[in-house]
Amino acid sequence: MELGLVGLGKMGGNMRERIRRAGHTVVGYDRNADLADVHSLEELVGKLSGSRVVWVMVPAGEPTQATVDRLAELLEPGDVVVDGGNSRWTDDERHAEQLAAKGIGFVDCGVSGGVWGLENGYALMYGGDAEHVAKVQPVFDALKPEGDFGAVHAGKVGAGHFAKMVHNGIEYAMMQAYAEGWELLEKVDSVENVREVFRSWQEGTVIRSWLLDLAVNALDEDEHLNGLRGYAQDSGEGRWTVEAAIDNAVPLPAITASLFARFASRQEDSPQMKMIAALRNQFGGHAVEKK
Ligand SMILES: NC(=O)c1ccc[n+]([C@@H]2O[C@H](COP(=O)([O-])OP(=O)(O)OC[C@H]3O[C@@H](n4cnc5c(N)ncnc54)[C@H](O)[C@@H]3O)[C@@H](O)[C@H]2O)c1
Ligand SMILES: O=C(O)[C@H](O)[C@@H](O)[C@H](O)[C@H](O)COP(=O)(O)O
Repeated sequence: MELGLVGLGKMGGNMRERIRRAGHTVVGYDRNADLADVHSLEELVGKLSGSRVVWVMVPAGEPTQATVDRLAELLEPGDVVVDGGNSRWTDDERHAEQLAAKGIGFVDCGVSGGVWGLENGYALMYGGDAEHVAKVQPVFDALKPEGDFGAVHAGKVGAGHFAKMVHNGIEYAMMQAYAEGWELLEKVDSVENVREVFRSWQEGTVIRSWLLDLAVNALDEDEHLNGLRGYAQDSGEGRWTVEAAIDNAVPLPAITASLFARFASRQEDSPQMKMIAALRNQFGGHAVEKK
């Protein structure tokens, strides 16, 4: 089939290659002309024949909204837009309604696998009407990992990004757990080779996982991570997971703590710990450290 693909960065660039390897035609547009096959969304739409499918793989928020707005003007009834970026699931219903007003279908798709997806395949979680999903199916088949799992029609519009959001919440908590265990192992003198402990855990243990494999890769590159600052950004999925937990009164202590640990990583000093120190000093005369 023919696919229009908007956004050819770390994800979209490799996805274009994987879909082409499966024998499909991909016309790619990126605002960075060095990456693109065509110079505009208009040209991209013009190059696709028949009932068109356009996959959007740009950053969530304004770039995705601007792309959906323009595609709503350019596409025709019967065409389908897929949002494969990490958009907030609450944006999906709005995009579906905006496009449906023009007779254009919409599918939201959470994509996992990062830069390894070209070779390993991309895990896909999608939401939308069955008739719209069916039009995208050959692309899903090309992108998904080999084997029985790795792709799911999770439900209605928004279900794909909701599932991906929860996946990322779990990702935060799992990474935090490995990181905490690693710090404790590094702290004690009795454990002399932390990296080899991590490596040994890759086989047979209850906690083996791809994230653990990646942790070993990172330790092979820099055994004590001395070259890195302890600073972690977030792109929104963890926050949205915690917000959804509050909306639904579902307790998520591990995921919430892992999100807050990232916030703490961005502080040079901790204002709240100054207050703790000041209060301990006030009520108990406990020593404080002065600047
Ligand atoms: N990197 C990952 O591991 C990963 C995994 C799953 C999902 N995602 C999501 O996929 C999307 C893309 O991520 P990425 O890692 O490839 O980002 P990236 O920054 O590497 O690439 C984004 C590309 O989009 C282009 N772009 C931005 N605005 C545009 C616009 N208005 N029109 C056309 N092109 C535009 C940029 O020039 C860039 O090439 C994001 O929503 C991201 O959250 C990323
Ligand atoms: O499943 C995946 O492939 C990752 O989760 C992917 O989506 C990406 O690396 C996250 O966007 C990072 O999210 P944070 O920036 O919030 O850590």
